[in-house]
Formats: sequence, C-alpha cells, structure tokens
Amino acid sequence: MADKIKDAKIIFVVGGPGSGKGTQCEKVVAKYGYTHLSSGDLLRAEVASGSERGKTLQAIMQKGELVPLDTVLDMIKDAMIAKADVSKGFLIDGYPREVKQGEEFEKKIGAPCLLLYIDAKGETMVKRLMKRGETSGRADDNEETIKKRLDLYYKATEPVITFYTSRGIVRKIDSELPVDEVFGHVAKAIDDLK
Ligand SMILES: Nc1ncnc2c1ncn2[C@H]1C[C@H](O)[C@@H](COP(=O)(O)OP(=O)(O)O)O1
Ligand SMILES: [Mg+2]
Repeated sequence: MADKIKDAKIIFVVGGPGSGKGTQCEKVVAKYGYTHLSSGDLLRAEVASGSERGKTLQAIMQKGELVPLDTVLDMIKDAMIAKADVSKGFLIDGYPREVKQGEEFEKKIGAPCLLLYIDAKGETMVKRLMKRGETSGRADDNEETIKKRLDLYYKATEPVITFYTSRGIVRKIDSELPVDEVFGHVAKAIDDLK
C-alpha cells in the first residue's frame, strides 16, 4: 500500500461543515485531476447500500456524531488503493476530524504534504447548510444536527489544525469569498507544492 501510493500527493482538506470543502475539491479535480475522497460521501454511500454496517452508520451520523475511526479509515484506504495506479494526488476531504484520526492515517497510509484549512465563520456555515438542506436530502442538514456538528467541529477538529500547523503544512483559505476567488487561493497553495 505505502509503495503503491508513494509518489502521489496527499492533501487533507479540513474545515467546518458547510465551509465549502466539497465545492473546492470538485474544482481541484477538474483542474488537477486529483482523486477526491470525501469521508462523508463514502459513509453515505455505505448507508445508501442498505448494508448492516450502513444502518449502524446512519444512526450515528443522524445524531451528528463521529463514526468509529477504523471504519472511516478502512473505507478511505480501500478507495485509495483502488485509484493508486491512476492518481497523481488525493484530496482527503473531511478527514481527519480529530487528531487521533490523523495519526492513524499516517501510520496506515502515509503523510500529507499539505493541509488546506477551509475557513468560514460559524454563521456563514449555518446559513450555507440550511440552504443546502433544502435540496441535499442529507439527514444531517437540519438545524438541530447542524448545531451539534459545529460544536463537535470546534472541539475535535480545530486541534487538528493546530497539530499540523506545528508541522508547517497548513494553508488557511478564506472561504467567505466567492467560490472562484476561494479557488484562486486553493490553486495557489497546490501550485506552490511543485
Ligand atoms: N465560497 C462560497 N460562497 C458561497 N457559497 C458557498 C461557497 N462554498 C460553498 N458554498 C455553498 C455550496 C453548498 O451549498 C454549501 C456547502 O458547501 P460544501 O462544499 O458542500 O461544504 P462542505 O463540503 O465543507 O460541507 O455552501
Ligand atoms: Mg462535503
């Protein structure tokens, strides 16, 4: 595994719910041909499959809580292996959610060369999620769950940013700007990798 993906760049994309991670990742895929792996999307696909594991996951996600670490990591790892031969880079979107998840990822897969910190204000994230909830069909895009997800983000994920800042790989991106301007900064951070 480590062999297979050793030449690929690994980028962690971290930010609160509704900060714009998915939106920016899509644009990176279009411009750079990276593989986008959203831990949330992988988990939601498992739920949609109707499997027993999916049913357990659904209950956890509906409460706005974090899914057990090994489950998420195994799913990301399998998806990375599947794309290893064709991928120049991987966008790991929405992971790590807590410092421990980052440590386990590095043990089992590899080290990130960049962490894109997609930063928006709490009130902006709530507004965007309420709007997204009108059409997303996501069980967690409702006011009560949004509040829990935000609280958990500040408590569990902000330490992730501190942890990787000390390693010098964090680029903070102002996601209050219009989508294309945000992407300008994202692209700059990726271009600086070369
Ligand atoms: N810079 C921006 N300006 C305005 N709206 C934005 C934005 N970035 C994203 N959005 C919108 C698109 C979605 O409906 C919603 C949440 O974006 P998202 O990419 O799904 O976030 P995340 O993946 O971080 O949860 O906000
Ligand atoms: Mg997303």
